[in-house]
Amino acid sequence: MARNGVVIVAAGKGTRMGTSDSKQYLPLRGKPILVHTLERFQRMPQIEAIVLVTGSGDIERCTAYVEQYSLAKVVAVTAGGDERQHSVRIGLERLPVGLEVVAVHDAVRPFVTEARIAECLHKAYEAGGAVLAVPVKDTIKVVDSSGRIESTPERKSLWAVQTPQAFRLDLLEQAHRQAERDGFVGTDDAMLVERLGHSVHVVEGDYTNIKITTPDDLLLAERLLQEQQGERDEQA
Ligand SMILES: Nc1ccn([C@@H]2O[C@H](COP(=O)(O)OP(=O)(O)OP(=O)(O)O)[C@@H](O)[C@H]2O)c(=O)n1
Ligand SMILES: C[C@](O)(CO)[C@H](O)COP(=O)(O)O
Repeated sequence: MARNGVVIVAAGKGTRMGTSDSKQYLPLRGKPILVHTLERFQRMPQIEAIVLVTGSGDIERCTAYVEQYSLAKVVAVTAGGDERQHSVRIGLERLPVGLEVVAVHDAVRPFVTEARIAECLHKAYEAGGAVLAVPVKDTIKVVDSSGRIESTPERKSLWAVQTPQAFRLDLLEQAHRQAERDGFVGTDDAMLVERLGHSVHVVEGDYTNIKITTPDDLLLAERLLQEQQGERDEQA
């Protein structure tokens, strides 16, 4: 089995959620969203180490969560950067030596399953890079600044990309270094690897692996958690 680590990015401000507290700390059935996410990775035997990247003012709070919820695989809690990409780069630098594959995961995606994470890690070990994604259901349009539709990409080739995004560690480190040299900022890590000319593969995920971004996502999140906990009770 490859030696895997994960960087959980939780240093965003949650502007679109519109809450005073950053969305990653909002409670879902009494537990912060961030903790639900961390517990998924903590439970996986394939994961050796977790690096948590948070807001500079949240380090103490997150360190307390690590203690309270016995998240023993969290090896570092560190302050992130102004952009998600910068937070990832900072997290990579805190990983322990000797890991082969790293997954980068949004703290606000608490519903990813351990099976999908494992598939993504395995594909990344085999092929260098892999991302969870789902086929797009809606028709997507390219629209100009005036609101006029410019084109309609063929839907069957479009996928909505999620996280985790997993890569051989040396490849992702190289991609971040190159992006920094070029002053390039992307919206996900795969973009940085793609621009090196290295292939990245899609691993089909689940539509339930939502990124909690706006208030309506919280309603869905409560329902999803109830269903997943119901499934776990049935399996127990
Ligand atoms: N500088 C940043 C920006 C985002 N993130 C993290 O990246 C994930 C996905 O980002 P997003 O959903 O956009 O979170 P926010 O940036 O907080 O949301 P918003 O854009 O509404 O402010 C989140 O877990 C967020 O905490 C981060 O670690 N560092
Ligand atoms: C990485 C990501 O979750 C893939 O869909 C997404 O790009 C993050 O974007 P955000 O604006 O930082 O939420």
